Amino acid sequence: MTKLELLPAVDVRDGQAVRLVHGESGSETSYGDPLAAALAWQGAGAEWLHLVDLDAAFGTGDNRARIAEVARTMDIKVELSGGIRDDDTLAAALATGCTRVNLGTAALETPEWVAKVIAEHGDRIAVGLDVRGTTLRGRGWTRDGGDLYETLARLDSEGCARYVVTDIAKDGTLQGPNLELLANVCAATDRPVVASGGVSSLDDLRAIASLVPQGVEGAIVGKALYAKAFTLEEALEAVSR
Ligand SMILES: O=C(O)c1ccccc1N[C@@H]1O[C@H](COP(=O)(O)O)[C@@H](O)[C@H]1O
Repeated sequence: MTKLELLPAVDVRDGQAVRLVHGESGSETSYGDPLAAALAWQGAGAEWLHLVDLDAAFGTGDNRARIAEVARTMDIKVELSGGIRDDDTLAAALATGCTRVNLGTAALETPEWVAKVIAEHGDRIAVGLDVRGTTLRGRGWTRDGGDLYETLARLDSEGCARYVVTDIAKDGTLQGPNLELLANVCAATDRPVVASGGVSSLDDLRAIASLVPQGVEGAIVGKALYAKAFTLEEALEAVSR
């Protein structure tokens, strides 16, 4: 059976690696230098890094130079997100050598542009479906952006290669993933899904891994790693079979 990919997260705000609760600005816990965090996950055996520019996502500036430095330094695959909303920000993100980018707000606000870049860049483009219930949220998760399943159908028809699905109510809470949401999204699309939000234990990772046959490809792990609920080595071992 295909194993679940794990993507340890490094979210950068004001130059620091941070974790938020429910994605709320102001709820940051700081974990220091983002490059040190990324190198630690790489050293522990990660095959992927999920790298987010939170200031760019919130519209409070950006960490573009720092993010580019991290992305360029990694030997592993990098999924890059936050504030990638137009040709310039997309070109800068892709120029870091990241494996793929994850578009959020743009998929809600500028669908024609997203359709164009999906056509141009194929599987280097993923779309982040950040949801409360079944309502999508953009601009740092502060604004409603339409219905999850209508948007998913549109993006599917445009050839979107993969989705990163975040339950905002779970994100940063260590309360367990929303398995029902993940199963429902997998039932609605034949594209791979990366799960995000709520992972708190190795059992949570095993539960997400049980959805691999339905289309879940990977899981983003943030707070649980920083809070040392388990090590990345233990997590990789837990999903290796
Ligand atoms: O990851 C977070 O905790 C987060 C919190 C609040 C807003 C965004 C967050 N992360 C990711 O940012 C991109 C969306 O950025 P944009 O809308 O394209 O500018 C997306 O991957 C979110 O999951």
